[in-house]
Amino acid sequence: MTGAPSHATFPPAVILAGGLSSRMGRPKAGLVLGGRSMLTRVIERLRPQVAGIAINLNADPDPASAFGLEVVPDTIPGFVGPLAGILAAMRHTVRKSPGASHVLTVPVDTPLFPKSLAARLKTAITSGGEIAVAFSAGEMHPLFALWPVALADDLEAWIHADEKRRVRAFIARHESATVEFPLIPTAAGPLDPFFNINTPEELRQAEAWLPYLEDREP
Ligand SMILES: Nc1nc2c(ncn2[C@@H]2O[C@H](COP(=O)(O)OP(=O)(O)OP(=O)(O)O)[C@@H](O)[C@H]2O)c(=O)[nH]1
Ligand SMILES: [Mg+2]
Repeated sequence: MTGAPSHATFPPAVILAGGLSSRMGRPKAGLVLGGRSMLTRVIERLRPQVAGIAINLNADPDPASAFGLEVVPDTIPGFVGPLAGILAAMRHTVRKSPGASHVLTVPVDTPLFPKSLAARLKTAITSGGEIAVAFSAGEMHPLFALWPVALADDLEAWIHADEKRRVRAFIARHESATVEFPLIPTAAGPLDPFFNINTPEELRQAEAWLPYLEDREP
């Protein structure tokens, strides 16, 4: 048989949708962008790229915000940030996808990410222990990454030692590879596919880009 690679070779994915959403003032998953919720957009974009999708929410999540996806709650209490979601994603993958060496994470507030994200990150991994991270416009996007699930114990101990720790600092203490993604050329100028929506103003900006995007997204 020829054609697309088997689904089994795709990584499992966890959408990061925990956090306080304090700048937006309400949860970002349900925000509507171009007639579809941010979470719907992220799921639709992710589905062809991965073996399965779960969603990370904080502890005691409201299942209504999960859109029918399996919920992976934070195991560390409090809002310690996205590292808690990444840890939950690793633990979930070990339990549910025993053959998977890595899990892909994607934040719910960045819905225009590349359609080639998972495939390109995967090509960057040359050893089982490596983290592959997306990069564009001179910036790393540490929540768009393939994480070796074997790092779960290390991550958990490291978070407990200092809950203010940053995702970038965790990446820096391990082997990693970055993958550069191009800006999207549009009639209104180049758009970063990792445009992050944290405020009502950024939601309006993203809405204004949509007519220029059509099917241009890589
Ligand atoms: N699991 C988990 N994820 C988090 C937490 N805080 C933030 N995130 C996720 O991390 C990503 C980046 O979060 P931010 O946009 O910086 O934070 P936010 O809480 O969504 O919004 P702000 O309160 O406005 O900073 C998003 O995908 C969030 O869902 C947390 O405490 N736990
Ligand atoms: Mg954000």
